[in-house]
Amino acid sequence: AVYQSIDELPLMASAKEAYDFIIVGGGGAGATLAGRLSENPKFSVLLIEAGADNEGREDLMMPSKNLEVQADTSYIWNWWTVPLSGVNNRSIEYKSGHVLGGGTSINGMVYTRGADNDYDLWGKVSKDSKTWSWKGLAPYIKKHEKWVQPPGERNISGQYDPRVHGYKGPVGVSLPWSVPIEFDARALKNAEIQDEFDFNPDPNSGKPIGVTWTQFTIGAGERTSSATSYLGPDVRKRPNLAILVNTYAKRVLPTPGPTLGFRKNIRTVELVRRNGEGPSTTVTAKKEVILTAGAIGSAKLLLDSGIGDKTELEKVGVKSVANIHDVGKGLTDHFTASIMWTANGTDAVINATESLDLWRKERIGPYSEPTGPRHQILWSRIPDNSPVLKDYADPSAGPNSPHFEITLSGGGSSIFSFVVLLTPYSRGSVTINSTDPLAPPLIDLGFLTHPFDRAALIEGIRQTKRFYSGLAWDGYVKEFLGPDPDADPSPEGQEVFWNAIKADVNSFFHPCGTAAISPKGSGVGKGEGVVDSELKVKTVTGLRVADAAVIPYVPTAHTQAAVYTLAERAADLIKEAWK
Ligand SMILES: Cc1cc2nc3c(=O)[nH]c(=O)nc-3n(C[C@H](O)[C@H](O)[C@H](O)COP(=O)(O)OP(=O)(O)OC[C@H]3O[C@@H](n4cnc5c(N)ncnc54)[C@H](O)[C@@H]3O)c2cc1C
Repeated sequence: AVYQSIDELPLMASAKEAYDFIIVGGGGAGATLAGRLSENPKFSVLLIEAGADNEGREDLMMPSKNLEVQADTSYIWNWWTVPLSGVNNRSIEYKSGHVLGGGTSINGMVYTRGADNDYDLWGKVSKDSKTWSWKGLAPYIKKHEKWVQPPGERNISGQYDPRVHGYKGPVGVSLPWSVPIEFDARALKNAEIQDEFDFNPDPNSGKPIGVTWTQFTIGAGERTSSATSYLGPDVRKRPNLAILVNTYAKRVLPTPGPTLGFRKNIRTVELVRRNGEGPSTTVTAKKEVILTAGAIGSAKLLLDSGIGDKTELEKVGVKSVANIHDVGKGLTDHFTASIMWTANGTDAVINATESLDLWRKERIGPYSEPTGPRHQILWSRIPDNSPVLKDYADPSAGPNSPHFEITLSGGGSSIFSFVVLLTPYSRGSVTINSTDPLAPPLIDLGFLTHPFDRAALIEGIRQTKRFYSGLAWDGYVKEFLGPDPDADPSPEGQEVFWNAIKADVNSFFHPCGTAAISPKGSGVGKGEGVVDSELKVKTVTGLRVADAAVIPYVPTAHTQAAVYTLAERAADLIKEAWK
């Protein structure tokens, strides 16, 4: 059942130790884990989410509302980054889902898994390639997915590879409703005739490089989130699953009772109403607490609980519970720069009333797909002979991992591309500066602080310029509006270019790496990670982290597919451990 506040949780007194598993954070990973663990009727599961229930909210179901829900402060955390030194000390609004389903309830729905090399790197980092590798994870990559036809008449033959998809999972994935337009045909033609670029029939085969059609987590014209797919009506009826919304987990606490040697047993969670009002209360898991509050939220929760670098925490006044240096360190995210051209297309006009009617009646039409780039994506690498790869060691996980995502979006009088560096060297951090768990985290994304990232971005913009200068665009693409790194090579000209970039750089909101996975038995010092290869927090017992925080390097993709995969894998690890 779903409980709207702590006070509603039945028999609160006896509920205190009633649950085998307490999952903190009902986002991409948390909802997946709650759904999977409660499949076993012998396990009792409590899922705690700070935001509201997703049920019955049309704006969360209608794909075209993506940008609106990302701007709605009832669905996102009110987080801002610290002034970012690499982008002229701008603070960026750091969007993150604050509703059941977390990011998956409000995100752009782009469905990309990334490269096989990305997942193999998790295996190398954790020294457990059997569990954490493209091959090891293959069943879980397919397990979460339910590939479906897009709503409407679009003929998708040749626009995806049926062999690489899952058909039996809960998360609906499809190509969008709209049929290809002239812009798309020219992009394909260009990939055909330009040597540098190729068409790739499916970005999700583990080898994403090329021009690909964009797939979305949209099933039958509606957004699918971890909440709609793993916490559907039948799951909500399970007697062994309690979903507690509007409730904030302040800390995890050491739990009295038997311990494993000197290890502290962390199975208790301190809760308060989301608005911070009313008394705090505690619940204790019989088996484990699993943190899935997201890469920012889980790191913050650990730090607020005294799990992190002892010296830094004591400076803030937080008593150390476990001295693990890397908590909150290693934050990696994708930054975007946007560039534009004028073009000769004709802008399509969407009739709002008709579209709404169509979507409400049949779940088709323009409102059945996201607002924003939704045509194709060019995934590309820095050419091997580029000076950038001579000056810096290649940060990518391997030859199948693209360095760039370049969104291809046009059709009207302008062409717009996000150039996204998928393999940044720059890293940031999540820290706290208060003993109050309700205070916001300090988020430093580290964008553009490494010289590789700046050099690579120029390379990415040049590559996009080459793409749009191909013969297939003759008579269609008009003028490049920049920002253009080649417009003026003088120091003043370069300053103008960089100022334009720095004023615009934003995030794709793919934070990872703040509680990174590491080998079993490894230490707790700098660069040694936070969880072991079974996702257990080092040096304590009873506590795991199982969300984007543990992913050591941000995948060369939008991150929800990796999170679903990770959470599916984690669910089986946990089921196995307690069978
Ligand atoms: C604006 C935006 C657009 C995006 N677009 C895409 C896209 O198009 N494609 C894609 O693949 N990925 C996209 N992503 C990223 C994707 O949504 C995330 O990678 C994914 O949701 C991460 O899953 P998670 O479980 O790690 O964290 P989340 O999904 O963020 O879940 C964490 C949950 O924990 C809750 N929580 C946090 N702290 C507490 C606490 N103390 N107590 C209780 N609950 C707490 C949060 O409210 C949230 O529900 C986007 C993200 C954002 C924010």
